[in-house]
Amino acid sequence: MLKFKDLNAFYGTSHIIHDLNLEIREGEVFCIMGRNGVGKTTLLRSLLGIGVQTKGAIEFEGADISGDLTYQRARRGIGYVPQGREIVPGLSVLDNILLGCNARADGQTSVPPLVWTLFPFLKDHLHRRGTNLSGGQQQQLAIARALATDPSILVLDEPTEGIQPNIVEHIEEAIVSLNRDHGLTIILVEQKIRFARTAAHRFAILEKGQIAAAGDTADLSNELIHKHMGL
Ligand SMILES: Nc1ncnc2c1ncn2[C@@H]1O[C@H](COP(=O)(O)OP(=O)(O)OP(=O)(O)O)[C@@H](O)[C@H]1O
Repeated sequence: MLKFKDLNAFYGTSHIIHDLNLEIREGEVFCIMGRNGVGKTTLLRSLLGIGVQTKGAIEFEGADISGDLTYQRARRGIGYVPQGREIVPGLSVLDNILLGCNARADGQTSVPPLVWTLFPFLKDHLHRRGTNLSGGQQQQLAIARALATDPSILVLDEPTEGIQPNIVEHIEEAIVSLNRDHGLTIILVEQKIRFARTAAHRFAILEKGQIAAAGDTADLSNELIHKHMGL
């Protein structure tokens, strides 16, 4: 479904991702792991075409999208939940979700029912400012906004980082359900080993912008985690 081929990524002269090759298969949850600063977010930003220069190919459903603008990648079906959520200040909850609808290729402007199924509480807050929600609710709103683009792949960057514990469980359940019950392919940057093991089918651990280890989640041993993540 998605292939990174000899991907290199740069911020100006800083070379962050080095000759990375990786394939994400349709229907799986793929977890990207690694210590702070190894390039996990940069890899996601390369996929979305946000603020990073790349060399090499990014093939999505057979087409090289590495020259596409971000909105074109969204229209192709790549949904993104960025680190820090990036809820638009000043916009209501509903308008934040509608931003996602506007990115759809099919011109549909209605919110997919799945959004309300997964996060029914949002209906009670539609006209509040998105940034007035709690951190955990904002994260759910960010996932809702990405789902409103009707993605075929959902990309989440540390979705439960800094979220209050009672909401973490809801978010984790929603992510698992999106894959298990709705067949969505998911790329997850995740530092929490427990959730990575629960949710992911396969994983890759990055070190210095390269893949240091990869495989089925069943092979994600404590030794590998200790060696490459220092945990
Ligand atoms: N906009 C930027 N300009 C220059 N360098 C950057 C920029 N964003 C990130 N970097 C650098 O790129 C490297 C990789 O950062 P990145 O955020 O991709 O790592 P990460 O693995 O996602 O880390 P974390 O777990 O802390 O989010 C780091 O050295 C970081 O300082």
